[in-house]
Amino acid sequence: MSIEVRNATKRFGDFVALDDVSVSIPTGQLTALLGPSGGGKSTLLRIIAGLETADSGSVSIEGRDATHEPAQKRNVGFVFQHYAAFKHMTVAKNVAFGLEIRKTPKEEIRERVDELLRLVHLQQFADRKPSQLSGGQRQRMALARALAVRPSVLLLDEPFGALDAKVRKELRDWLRHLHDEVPVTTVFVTHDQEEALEVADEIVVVNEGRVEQVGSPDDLYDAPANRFVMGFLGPVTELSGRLVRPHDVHVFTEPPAGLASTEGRVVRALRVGFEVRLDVALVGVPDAAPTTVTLTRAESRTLGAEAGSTVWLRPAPHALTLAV
Ligand SMILES: Nc1ncnc2c1ncn2[C@@H]1O[C@H](COP(=O)(O)OP(=O)(O)OP(=O)(O)O)[C@@H](O)[C@H]1O
Repeated sequence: MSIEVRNATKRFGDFVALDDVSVSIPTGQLTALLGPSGGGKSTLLRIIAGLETADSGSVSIEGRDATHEPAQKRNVGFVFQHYAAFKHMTVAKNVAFGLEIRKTPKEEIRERVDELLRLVHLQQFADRKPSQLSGGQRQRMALARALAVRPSVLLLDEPFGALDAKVRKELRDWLRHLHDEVPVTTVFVTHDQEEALEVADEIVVVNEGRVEQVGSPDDLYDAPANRFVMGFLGPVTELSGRLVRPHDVHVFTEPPAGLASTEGRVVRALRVGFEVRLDVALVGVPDAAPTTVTLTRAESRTLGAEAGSTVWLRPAPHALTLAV
């Protein structure tokens, strides 16, 4: 394990931001700290970085007790959502900065900066100023700068959070490729479940100062430890006292023979891109929120259900369900 946090507790006044948190971050992997806003992800990351001190507990990095080490001794690279570049320096100079203050020989700096700019696809922008880059390019420069000094751990706090959806998605793919090429142990904070599922080898779900579950994207999606994790990793709906994913609900226009099902009436049929979403008010539970079902457009056409139709619902065979 590259990073071990043991029993970390952090309070801000009366507020408990982290409550006895223990996590192990494996070497060479991309680990996401995922959870809702205010859950404690950044606090945990900052404690690993040494930018914040836990009230109790310990942090070890690569087998070394780092609990009382200052940030600059921990050999970690850090990238924030809003990256503070040196505005008056060129992109190449920004990337070289950490090497220059370490008095690295000039030739070595030149080679390393070239290599990094190639890695982050910014070679042609080496002589520009940061203000002449797009937001996405600036974050790539920030990553190159953080990697320059060969950190043993790279910590990213919502690195793409300030960018628009399309650029975010591009940078996600790019980060995954970069990590495959340079497999430095990386921990990144995100509140975006899709980002975590797409990019991470391992996900630590953090909520209300506690770790809810740790696992691979598949583990978490297929076997969520509780309702919170299930609901956070994707849409869920309620059917007969159980939580189920909307695409895991089967819809029939007649009661399915020999199978238990719940009758309802479609109150809304909405096309959302390639999907059709049906909201179904169940018979006998008038005050409950409608059950949501998602179908492909082809399934929806075959079924022929529309607003006002009577339908019967049941969880698909092998669907994951959890008691409400
Ligand atoms: N320096 C501070 N002083 C007081 N409270 C703080 C401080 N830093 C964080 N908190 C509180 O601790 C809680 C956890 O914050 P943290 O930034 O770790 O959450 P997060 O999961 O990273 O959320 P976000 O995604 O919004 O950044 C929040 O309620 C926050 O208001």
